[in-house]
This record gives sequence, C-alpha cells and structure tokens, in this order.
Amino acid sequence: MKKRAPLVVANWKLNGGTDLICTSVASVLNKSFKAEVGIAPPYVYISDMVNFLRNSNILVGSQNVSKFASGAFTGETSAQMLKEVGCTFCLIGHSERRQMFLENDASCHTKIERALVNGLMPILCVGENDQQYELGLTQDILYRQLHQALPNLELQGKRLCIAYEPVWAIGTGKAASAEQVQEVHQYIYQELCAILGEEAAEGVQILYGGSVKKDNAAELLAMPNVDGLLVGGASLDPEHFAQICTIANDVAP
Ligand SMILES: O=C[C@H](O)COP(=O)(O)O
Repeated sequence: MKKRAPLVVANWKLNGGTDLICTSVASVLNKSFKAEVGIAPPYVYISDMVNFLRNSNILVGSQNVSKFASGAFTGETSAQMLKEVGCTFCLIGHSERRQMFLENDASCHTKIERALVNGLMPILCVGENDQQYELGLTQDILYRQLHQALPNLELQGKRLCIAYEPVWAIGTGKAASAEQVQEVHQYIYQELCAILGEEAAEGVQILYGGSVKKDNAAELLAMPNVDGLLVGGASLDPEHFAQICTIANDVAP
C-alpha cells in the first residue's frame, strides 16, 4: 500500500484522434479510481478531451509548453493558454523533445517556472540514453538534469512531478527492472532533497516511464520510491491503459 495515490499519466505523443478520445475516455471514465489518472493528448485535442472528461476526476495535460509567455513565437502554446483550456499538468523536457527539438536543461527550467506561475503541475522528464547507461553515467546525467532544471523554484502550495524515463527503455519493450528503477528513484529523491529541501522533496512524486505495460506495472508500483507511471505506447490501447490504472488503483491508500 502506498502513502499516497499513484499518478498514472498517458502520453499519446503524436498519435490518436477524435475516435481515441471517446474510446480512451470510455474505458477509464466510469471507474472511480483512487489512483490519479491523467491524459496528455496532442494540443489540438486538449479542449475536446477536457470537455469529454468534465464530470470526471481524470486530469488533462499537455505534452509540452512554451518557454515564452506571449509574442511572436509561431507555433508555440503558452502555459496560460493551456491553463485556460483546462489543462492541469504539462510534460516538460521529454527525451524526444530533448533529442529531436533540441530542448535543454535551461529551457526546462524556464518552462517549469512558467507552468508553476500559471497553475499547471510540471512533470519534468529526465533520464539517460543507451550510451550513457552503458558507460555507467546515469547518476551524472540525472544530477545535471535535476540541478539545472530545478533550482530557485517557488513551490509553496504547488505540485511538481519528476518522470524518470531511461531513453533506452522508451518504446523498446525493454523496461528497466523494478530494482533498477527503485535505485534510480532513490537517487532522484536524494538530489531533490539537496535542491529543494527535504520538506518540498517529500511532496514531489517520482514517476517511471519506459515500456510500461500491464505486465510490469504492479512490480514497478510495488517499489517504495515509485509514485506513478508515465505510459506511452500502452496508453493508446484503451483497455490496456485501463488495466494499468486498475493496477495503480489497487496499491492506492
Ligand atoms: O512518455 C512516455 C514514455 O516516452 C514511454 O513511452 P513507452 O511507454 O511507449 O515506452
């Protein structure tokens, strides 16, 4: 049994459409989960999703947020806009954005500040790539990502999550083992204490992402420092996602 309800977040990435909104919602909507469930569809579907979910506890979020507040930034979407259309959280610094869209730790820091100021819960994604993993650099990479993205934040009364997503586990079917994840999450917690102080660090939920399926969700969630899951591919199958949410629900206090 966990001390607090786990958070399970679906990241649809560049997938899904109007049909998936209806079906994904149908599979989780009528269940009263004690676990928290969130869905991050592509931007264009956020309003529809919020509308579908208006009588439920399911959270809707975005997969990214602009580091700018407003102005001549074609293609960008601000934290204030996301809040206005009903988002409650946003992913920041997902490895796909770091790799393909050149996001860095400094931009993550700015985005986290924007999210917090506008009442969104940031979910900062961190994790090492295959080569870094092979070289035993996991802690060095996480140290840099956390220490550059998280200092000097105003967290009083706000929520912050970290998602540990080893790049080598994303979309590969090769999830990190529960023991590996626990060890890394313990390290992340230690660094959060150093950066934010112990009291604030206690309030930060640490999620795991990377080839999460219904078959490994229970063992991951059984780890003391695993506070939730960030689910990519498996969240596109509504029944599969609902089963993961049910597993999370079973360990909720
Ligand atoms: O945000 C989700 C992660 O990138 C995990 O994706 P995956 O579950 O398809 O491995």
